[in-house]
Amino acid sequence: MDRSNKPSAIGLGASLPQPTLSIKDNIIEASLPTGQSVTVNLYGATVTSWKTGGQEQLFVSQKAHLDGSKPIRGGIPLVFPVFGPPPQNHATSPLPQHGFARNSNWEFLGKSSSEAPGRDSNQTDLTVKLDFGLSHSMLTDEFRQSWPYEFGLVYSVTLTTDSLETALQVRNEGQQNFEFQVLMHTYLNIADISDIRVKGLESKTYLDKTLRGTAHTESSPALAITQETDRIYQQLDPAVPIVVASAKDDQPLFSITREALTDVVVWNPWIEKAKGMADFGPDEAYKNMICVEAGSVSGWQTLEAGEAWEGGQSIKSRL
Ligand SMILES: O=P(O)(O)OC[C@H]1O[C@H](O)[C@H](O)[C@@H](O)[C@@H]1O
Repeated sequence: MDRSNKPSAIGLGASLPQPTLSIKDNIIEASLPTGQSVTVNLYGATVTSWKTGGQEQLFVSQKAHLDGSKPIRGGIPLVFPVFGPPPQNHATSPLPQHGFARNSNWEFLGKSSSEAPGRDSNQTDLTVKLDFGLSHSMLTDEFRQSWPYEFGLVYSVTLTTDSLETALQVRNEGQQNFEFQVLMHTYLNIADISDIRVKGLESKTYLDKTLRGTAHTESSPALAITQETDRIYQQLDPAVPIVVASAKDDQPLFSITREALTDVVVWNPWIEKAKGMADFGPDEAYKNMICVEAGSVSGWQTLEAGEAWEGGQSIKSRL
């Protein structure tokens, strides 16, 4: 591939190798000519693999159910329209934990490719975007009755040479306002939990779900995970990256920026909780994952009839 010239829209464009797409059963996989790939399961529109530099960047439990019988334990399950156990006396009360998006069958809306400026200004990088849709009419009868709002979701998964972007558009297609929460429950693949630090949280308020949801202020500029951790960090500036860095050399392994998502959940179940989850395995695999979950979960987004909302994250990997 000649990358020395910036291709004109038509001229060189035709000669550039194009992203490839494979669709098998309910699994969509796209690859870039430069080797990166992404896999999405239509069940939950769950991203189940992101490979770059020949390495898997996302953690998926070896015991994860991939047959649509249970939300997928790993990758990027999408949480909508409620985070955690639904509150009492709320429109989401009849729904299961984390809502219905991660356990519904989505449709594949199509692929689009584009050229973006490369890391080197003389280069052009290809990106591939996969779009997925879910609407009220596609839900199971049970979910439709539990949350009777006319909504439309478009979830876009974009693979670039050095990042994975996930973005959600929520549309209110009905006559009544509705409230929602949203979260991209990203399981990052790491070699050893004792070797990572989470940066970008210092001085931020968090609710500690392991301490009955009490509020605390983060004192550490580089958070080490040494026990069960389940915290909702709030009121973050989405443009400031949350960085998962190596404790050894301080080099970033992942860097996550967000749009319109001001909360970040940091979760690791640790050994006892890992053992207690039937779909988590092996037990010791809690050492190989850290969830850094970009979301809007502290309060509720209200969407008026006919309105739309959009939010997303961009994850850059060291590789
Ligand atoms: O077991 P799940 O329903 O997938 O939830 C897994 C985890 O999700 C989030 O990170 C929550 O903060 C945790 O409290 C929860 O345990």
